[in-house]
Amino acid sequence: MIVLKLGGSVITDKDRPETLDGDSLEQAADAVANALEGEPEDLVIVHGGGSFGHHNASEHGVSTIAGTHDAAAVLEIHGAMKTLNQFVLSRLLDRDVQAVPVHPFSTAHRDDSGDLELPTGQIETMLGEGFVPVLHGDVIPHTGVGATIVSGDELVAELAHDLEADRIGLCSTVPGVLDADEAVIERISAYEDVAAVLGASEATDVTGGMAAKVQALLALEAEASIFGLEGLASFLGGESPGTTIE
Ligand SMILES: Nc1ncnc2c1ncn2[C@@H]1O[C@H](COP(=O)(O)OP(=O)(O)OP(=O)(O)O)[C@@H](O)[C@H]1O
Ligand SMILES: C=C(C)CCOP(=O)(O)O
Repeated sequence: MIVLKLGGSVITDKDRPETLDGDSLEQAADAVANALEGEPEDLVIVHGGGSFGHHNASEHGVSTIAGTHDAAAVLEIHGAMKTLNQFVLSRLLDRDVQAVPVHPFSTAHRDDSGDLELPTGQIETMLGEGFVPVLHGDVIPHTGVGATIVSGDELVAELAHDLEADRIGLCSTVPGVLDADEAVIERISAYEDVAAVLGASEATDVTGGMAAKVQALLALEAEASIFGLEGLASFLGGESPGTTIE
């Protein structure tokens, strides 16, 4: 079983609020549809926000730890992410991928320590019935602080652990984790080895960019890959493009 994240920075134009990168989303949808044509494996897709969600969250001062009790703010952030989710679903459906939505706001929460709780029975049932669940970064209820953001990366880590994923892939806007000379680092096994070159996202991003991604993936038992759109087909074909996090 594969857990794949389509980064918001890939499928949207992260510099322009609520703007899709239509060509990239089509390319990603093509790669997923092609991969499912042969011997289909169970696949769970998670997508990030890019220019949907991050701007809204930032305007309302909401992050993964700073919450809001304002229902209008929650609906604005959640609404932006549902709009993007609908775009992703429709591109996949156009290619006969049996994609269905899972909205974390309605299923997940954080406890008073900030730990993510994500029931997976619904997702496992979808997989068993031949659907491709498509989750997304979202705003979720958070004990004591109202509602906070959950990143697609956190959802990937949680799903990979709970569903015992064999393969984990993060498709982002960079060809992998880059070193100080902008070369792709092949393998990362300890955060300290790369901390100096890891930064936040260049665009508005309330969830921590590359540093948070690497940290979340290092905590997993299975290996994970971070790669660009050009590596997506090969990842889905069983290869390990970009950077491997072990
Ligand atoms: N060492 C690094 N190597 C590669 N990218 C880095 C590095 N340090 C910081 N970054 C930034 O991290 C970004 C990728 O993280 P980002 O969170 O924007 O990606 P995403 O998951 O595709 O998007 P989203 O969070 O919207 O879903 C890159 O575009 C780059 O700006
Ligand atoms: C900002 C929101 C609502 C989603 C964040 O998800 P990410 O783009 O995966 O970090």
